[in-house]
Amino acid sequence: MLGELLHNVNIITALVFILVFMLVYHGTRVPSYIPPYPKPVLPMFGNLLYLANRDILLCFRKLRAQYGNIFSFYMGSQLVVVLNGYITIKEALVKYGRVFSDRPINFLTEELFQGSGLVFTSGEKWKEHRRFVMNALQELGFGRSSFEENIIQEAEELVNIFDEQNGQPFQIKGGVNTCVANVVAQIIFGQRFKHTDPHFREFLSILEHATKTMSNTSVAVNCFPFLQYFPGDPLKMKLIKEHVKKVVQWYKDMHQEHKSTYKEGAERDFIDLYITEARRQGQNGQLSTFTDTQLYFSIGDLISAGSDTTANTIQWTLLYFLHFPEIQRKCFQEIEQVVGRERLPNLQDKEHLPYLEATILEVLRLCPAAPLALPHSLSEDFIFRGYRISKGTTVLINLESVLRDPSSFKDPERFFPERYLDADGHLIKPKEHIPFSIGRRMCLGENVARMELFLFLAVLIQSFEFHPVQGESLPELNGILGITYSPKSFLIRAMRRK
Ligand code: HEM
Repeated sequence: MLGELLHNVNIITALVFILVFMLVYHGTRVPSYIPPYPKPVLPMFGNLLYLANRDILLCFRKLRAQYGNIFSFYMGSQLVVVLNGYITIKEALVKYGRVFSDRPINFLTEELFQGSGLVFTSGEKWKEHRRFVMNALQELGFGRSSFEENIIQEAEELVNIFDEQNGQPFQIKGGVNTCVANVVAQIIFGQRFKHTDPHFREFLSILEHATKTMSNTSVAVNCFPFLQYFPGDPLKMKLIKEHVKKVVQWYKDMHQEHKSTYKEGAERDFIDLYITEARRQGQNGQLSTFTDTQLYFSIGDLISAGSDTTANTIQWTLLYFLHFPEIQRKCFQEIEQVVGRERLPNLQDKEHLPYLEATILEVLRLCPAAPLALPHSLSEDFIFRGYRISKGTTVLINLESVLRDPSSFKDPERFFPERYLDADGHLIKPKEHIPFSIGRRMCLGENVARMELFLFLAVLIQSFEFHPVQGESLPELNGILGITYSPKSFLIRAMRRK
């Protein structure tokens, strides 16, 4: 009995000794010239236990208060640096943009995206494709008047969907997501899909599942990739791969269809422009990066980055209207005065609707679609503000720290569109208003997004007055931070204006 007890005590002592040794070893091994980080750093887990199940933005606020504008944490054994505040972020992304504009290479991006697409590539390949996509968006999107008509058509479709609810409580998410996805689909595939189209619905639902699964498991996948070999698919990698395979097959079919009807000089959409560029480079005998795989992952990136972000912002605006009916009323009054009720709003009205514009700016500030941007990484070892950061280190850009900084936005927690209007009612946008990020990696769909937000919201506000569900408490203004920042699901009533 006593022997067994002593034996158990010895094992426990040995385990405690090993743990203390690893903590001390890890603590001393960490170089002192990296940005400060919360302790303790546990072997294998790093600071994950500290961050797990907490509001990550709130944690970052606390860490910023403790350590200043540059701090770090360990995600497993990997160091992640977090940059805060406008001046620090601008210095990194603009002044040293050459160094800070890579994306991290990790298990998930390599395994799933095969180093292709726009969002997770770096270096020369990324530069070439980013340039190509920006030109394509200019040519097919905000550079074409038909693009405005396409958006208005989708906004009208959304009005029809809302009308079908007859003022009863409903969730707007599905309708908004489909209409917004259709805007990007028109740029890429040159066609809009009926909301009832079973293929389009299946495609959107797979995309949503894949994004949700990825956002739930991405940290575990990147920190502990060996878990993928455990039985039962704990990281859901098999499931995610199946999802990716299905959506890529959809893009492949579209590509094939395009090739059979393609006419050089009469490019209809993004896929056609891509075919032209791939052929041009092929004819020149260039070793081209315009491969089929690159096309499929670029399409995927445009749809993912261009749909949820804009759709969430529209949802957030209507959710804020439930809490701030007075602001909703002012937006409508402005539309009624400038546009009236006889015709639909268009882009020429934009400059005459500063209150609506200010409201959109305020929603983008308080509910930025990507409050931590997308992860950046360094293209070389670099000393930044006295800290040494190694090549390949993941850097998070805390846009939220800028957008809610009291030194740039007085009373930052307040929803207050008037902050963007001068004494004459003209719109003023502070330079710190950066929900689309800044520098070389900043959102390349910003112009498209701004057009969409304005037109969708102007048409919806002209048509409906939004109300909460009677007798129930107002839906929360706290959202969920996954790959994008989205509101928790909520019910709303859309009452047709008389
Ligand atoms: C409200 C709408 C949107 C917001 C707030 C938003 C915001 C952002 C942010 C913060 C980033 C990361 C920048 C960085 O890493 O520093 C980003 C990247 C990106 N966005 Fe958007 N975005 C929106 C809509 C769109 C749309 C409509 C498209 C396409 C049509 C788009 C395409 C992209 C792409 C492709 C990237 C990756 C750029 C790169 O890595 O070079 N976004 N966006």
